Amino acid sequence: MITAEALMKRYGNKVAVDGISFTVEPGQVTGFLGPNGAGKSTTMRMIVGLDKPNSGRVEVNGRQYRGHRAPLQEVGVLLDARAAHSGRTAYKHLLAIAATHGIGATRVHEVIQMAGLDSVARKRVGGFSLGMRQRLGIATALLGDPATIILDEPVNGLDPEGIRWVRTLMRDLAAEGRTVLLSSHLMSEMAQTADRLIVVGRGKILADDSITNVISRATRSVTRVRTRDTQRLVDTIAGTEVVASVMPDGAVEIQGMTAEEVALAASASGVVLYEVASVSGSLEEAYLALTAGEVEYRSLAAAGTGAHR
Ligand SMILES: Nc1ncnc2c1ncn2[C@@H]1O[C@H](COP(=O)(O)OP(=O)(O)OP(=O)(O)O)[C@@H](O)[C@H]1O
Repeated sequence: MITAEALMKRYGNKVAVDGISFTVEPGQVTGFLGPNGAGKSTTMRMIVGLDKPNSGRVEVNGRQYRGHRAPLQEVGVLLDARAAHSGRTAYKHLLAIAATHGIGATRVHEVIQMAGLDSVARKRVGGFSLGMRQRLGIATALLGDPATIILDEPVNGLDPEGIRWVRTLMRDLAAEGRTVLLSSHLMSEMAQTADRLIVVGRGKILADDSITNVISRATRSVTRVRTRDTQRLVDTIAGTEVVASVMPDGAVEIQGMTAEEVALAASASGVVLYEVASVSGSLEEAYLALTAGEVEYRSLAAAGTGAHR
């Protein structure tokens, strides 16, 4: 479990993390999201004692990171995949870190296999692709079999097989009761991996909730139907609380009525529906809506893109 209380970090005049409080619970994957510069990496660095907060505190399992006797066995962390020593082989790199914690070669072989690095374990890290470095970084994080795992952008540079491997691994680690905190800018991936989300913008928390609640609060769900009697359906369901829009593909999207309510109303007036679906917003839509006012580095082309359908 990770607990942050009024955590604040300033670099000169810049407030990177603005007094945030949150809890990352064991047994689930918590996604850490936010625009570039929102303060995610700074927060992760403070969790593992690489940055000192100006005020507030953050603890892992009731203790500050530095207070743990064998931190590698408490918290596994991947912050920067490029950090591994380029001149060493992957095996030597892992062995050197393992030695600092009395971890034996058997575990080193285990994590090499787990990360799919067998064929390159004796090659120098300097020649590794970004994806291979990510795998090595994840293997390093898991070396001490830690109860808490913190990964900053672990799927960056991974191929589809690697992305799926990370997703399954994170889900399995959480299912074993571990605490998993994960940042990523890939919304579709996060939607498939995380149970909960902490969304930050300009150093502040914008949302801290289950993924379902984040999506349902920040987006609108609609009922989508198809019928040959579009006009009659629209006349039937028209009301002050109901908005029906005919889409370019001929489907009708209705806000303000559930799928069941629409089906019952259509049936009562003899309108035949041949498709009825509840369509909820995507995590990407929810994320864009939540962070719309919090993006510091915005590209011109995207500036006018609305988050709502
Ligand atoms: N060592 C540092 N010195 C000065 N400013 C820093 C330092 N580290 C981070 N910052 C600033 O703090 C803010 C938060 O940065 P941080 O890297 O935590 O954001 P992030 O959410 O991880 O962003 P990204 O998604 O781009 O990785 C940014 O404005 C950044 O420029």
